[in-house]
Amino acid sequence: MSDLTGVELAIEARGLVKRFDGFTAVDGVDISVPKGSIFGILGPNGAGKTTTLRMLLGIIDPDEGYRRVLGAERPTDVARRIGYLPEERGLYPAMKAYEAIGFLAALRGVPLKEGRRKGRELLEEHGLGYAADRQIRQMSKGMAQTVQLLGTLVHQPDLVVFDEPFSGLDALNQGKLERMIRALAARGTTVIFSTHVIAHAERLCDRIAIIAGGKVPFAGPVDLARDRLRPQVRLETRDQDGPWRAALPADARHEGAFWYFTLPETGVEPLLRALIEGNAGILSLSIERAGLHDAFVAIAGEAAARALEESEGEAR
Ligand SMILES: Nc1ncnc2c1ncn2[C@@H]1O[C@H](COP(=O)(O)OP(=O)(O)OP(=O)(O)O)[C@@H](O)[C@H]1O
Repeated sequence: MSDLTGVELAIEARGLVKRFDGFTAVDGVDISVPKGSIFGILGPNGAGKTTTLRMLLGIIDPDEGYRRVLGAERPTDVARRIGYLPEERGLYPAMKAYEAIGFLAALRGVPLKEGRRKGRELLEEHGLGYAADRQIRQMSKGMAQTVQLLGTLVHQPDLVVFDEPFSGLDALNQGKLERMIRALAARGTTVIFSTHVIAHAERLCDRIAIIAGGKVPFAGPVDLARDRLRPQVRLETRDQDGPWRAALPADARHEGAFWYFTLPETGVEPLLRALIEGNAGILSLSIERAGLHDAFVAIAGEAAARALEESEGEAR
């Protein structure tokens, strides 16, 4: 039984397929996003993230499959309840920051005057009050991006869709955005975003979909992805050799003062017993879940992991 039985979903997509001139960009994607959760679509450049998000938004229709967004089978019917930050950023350069937010609000049905007023409020709230009357063309790229982000939130959407929201932001603003995303989820807004940076998905998401070559080899809780790999042991001993060494798997690595190896299938107790009885003189021992990076390699394969690293490199 799925762990989502009985959970209210903001997005439910089954078997989404999108082809462009015979090329299959998205090849049977299933996605379930619980209401009020943070969901990440993680994959390298060209994996099909943007195409998937655009199908969820109703900007393009799938060739096959089905999606239900905020209860609607045609996502455009609920467009006013959705906030969307596209991958290509862009605001009118001549508009002032508060006007740009008002303009985006108007596109989602908020009266212009009210949107502009809210624009000033939001800018104030996010430490950009001093720049409310500054034209977009006079702003740094990161600042303009923050203004655009606020413009996706001004109508208080129930669902926000961010395409690569962290790219183009410096570390400080990335941190701010992470806090903003957590705050949105804390007040019940559903957030779905795409990224090719594992750390963002690992830190922020309740659930992820790993996408590579248009397919989703894993979708579910981040912890479940990490549990695909056995936990890792780090061991420090008093002596470097002794009968206890027989308790370590053959591929245990020795680096600095530590041994690193995968926790044997037999579990913690037999390992501890063998180490103690073998007189290891344990100085420290930690057992940790695999990180999402290793899980990604195990799930999507070495090639996809390399492509992901290249995507990260390009974005820097
Ligand atoms: N309108 C289009 N016409 C033709 N091919 C397209 C179109 N849109 C996307 N593709 C192709 O579909 C594949 C998936 O693209 P998509 O933009 O969804 O990937 P992505 O994971 O968002 O990657 P990126 O991070 O580089 O944007 C790519 O090979 C891309 O070239």
